[in-house]
Amino acid sequence: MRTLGLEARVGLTQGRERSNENRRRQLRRRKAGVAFTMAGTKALLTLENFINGKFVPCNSCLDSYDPSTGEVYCRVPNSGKEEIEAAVEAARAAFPSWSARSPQERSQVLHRLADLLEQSLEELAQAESRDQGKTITLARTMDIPRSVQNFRFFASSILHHTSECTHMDHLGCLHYTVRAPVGIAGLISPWNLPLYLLTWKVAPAIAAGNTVIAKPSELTSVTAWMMCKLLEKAGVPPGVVNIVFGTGPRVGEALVSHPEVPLISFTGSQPTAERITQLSAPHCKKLSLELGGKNPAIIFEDANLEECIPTTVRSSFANQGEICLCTSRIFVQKSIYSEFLEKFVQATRMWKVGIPSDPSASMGALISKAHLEKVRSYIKRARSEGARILCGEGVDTLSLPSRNRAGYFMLPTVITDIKDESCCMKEEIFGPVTCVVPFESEEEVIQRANSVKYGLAATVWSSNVGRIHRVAKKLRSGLVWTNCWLIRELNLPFGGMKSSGVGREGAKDSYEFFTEVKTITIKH
Ligand SMILES: NC(=O)C1=CN([C@@H]2O[C@H](COP(=O)(O)OP(=O)(O)OC[C@H]3O[C@@H](n4cnc5c(N)ncnc54)[C@H](O)[C@@H]3O)[C@@H](O)[C@H]2O)C=CC1
Ligand SMILES: N/C(=C\C=C\C(=O)O)C(=O)O
Repeated sequence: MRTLGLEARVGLTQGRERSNENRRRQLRRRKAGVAFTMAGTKALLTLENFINGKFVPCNSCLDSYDPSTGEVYCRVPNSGKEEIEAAVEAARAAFPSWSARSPQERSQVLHRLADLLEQSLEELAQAESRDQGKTITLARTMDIPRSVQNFRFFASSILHHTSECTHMDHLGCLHYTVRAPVGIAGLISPWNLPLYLLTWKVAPAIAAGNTVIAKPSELTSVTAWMMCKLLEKAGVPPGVVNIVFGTGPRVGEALVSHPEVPLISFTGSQPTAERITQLSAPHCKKLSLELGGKNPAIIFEDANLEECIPTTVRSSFANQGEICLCTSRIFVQKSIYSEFLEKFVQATRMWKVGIPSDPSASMGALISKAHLEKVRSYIKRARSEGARILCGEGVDTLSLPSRNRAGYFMLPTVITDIKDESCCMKEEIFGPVTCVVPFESEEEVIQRANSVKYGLAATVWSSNVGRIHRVAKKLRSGLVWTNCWLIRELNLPFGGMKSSGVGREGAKDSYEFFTEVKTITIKH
């Protein structure tokens, strides 16, 4: 079996620009006292675009950093319009035959791809952990298994969709619907769950018969590139899946504004979603926008704290808090507030920050230096507003091996004594920071939970089943977990309301998004 080893495709870049850049970098390292041998010029992993079933080098590249060391370790294509044009040509050419295949034939290809991804699980998990900064354990147990499941799930669901039919016997008419693939699907995915969210878009798109042009985040491009090496063996024809790497403004916007790409599925930030909406508007493109959240956990006095506290620590800090579904506001009924706070802080301090390769670590490094500084700025702001930082940033000490001191690490941080009007209670921080505040009544907490512009996810903790149903129905969010978190039912709609996005993803929802429906009337 062909290995997926990253070293197998180590590319040493040779250009004049690289040698000058290497010299500059070695000089910086020497000044930083880092031993660096001239002969041992660090071999950088160099990715290539995947267009029309082939790897295509790009004449301009971006540095990609290992979040656990802060060092460049990979070069990512800095693609532009030219590469998008080539991908559109390939996707256009592949569409007729791929869309003409039966759902059964396409399903078999997706199952083979799932099998190949599963066989490479460890290599993919190692790569994802190094690229994104997440722990190897999370990559092994969540990211890559869900990527495999995404293909398996849509390989099955594509076989079970039904159409609609009505009769007008008095007019001798029969009406029925048919669905057909849209064409070339533009897919833009974020850096927090790289392969997990890329495959959550690729799988339903190609299952429905579309061809795709995908642009992963430039911060985390490696596992998408590794998946490309499996496509031919899985039986994915050239041009069906094209992956073009690069930045949002340069290559992302070229994809979004291309007239032959009638559909964009995007996951990421609200500001970028606004930009995508503007650029796609002239072409009336179909948009699916899965954005961020400011997700509340509501903990009533009759909650089972033995279950609630570990789950709420996980929902606050999993993946360094870099999941759109993470909890970042915790409302605790006043009668149990002190008890909860003491136990929650104690449990948070047990949430181990470590180097991503440490299997016992609960949390790794944040995605980038800029993101780390952005997250830290919220804590500074909270402190300036008079809030209390109970643990984490600025309270506890973080100890790391010397080679990781420049990594983007911080401790899980709990803030209290903070006002609802604070930016820490209103804005998506997207890091390991959560705020804990008390509430008195059910009516009060529902109003406060709903008072932000986001409406993605919520958790409700109570042993009163009537209250659970009542509160869940009143929360303005697309997802409500009660007495649990992140138990995912892929069959049902996934997505947010308000500023958390437009549209839903799931078995039926993704199928309807990636197809166009037609109503046919037969007069007999
Ligand atoms: N899943 C989520 O809800 C996510 C939310 N975020 C939020 O967004 C903030 C910024 O993170 P970013 O990585 O900058 O998110 P982003 O929304 O800018 O990036 C997400 C994807 O969109 C692409 N993109 C960026 N600008 C684009 C443009 N003008 N046209 C087309 N594509 C574009 C990026 O290259 C990436 O592939 C985070 O701090 C977090 O608050 C970020 C990632 C995931
Ligand atoms: N969209 C995100 C997570 C989706 C999770 C799922 O589909 O299970 C995100 O974190 O951005």
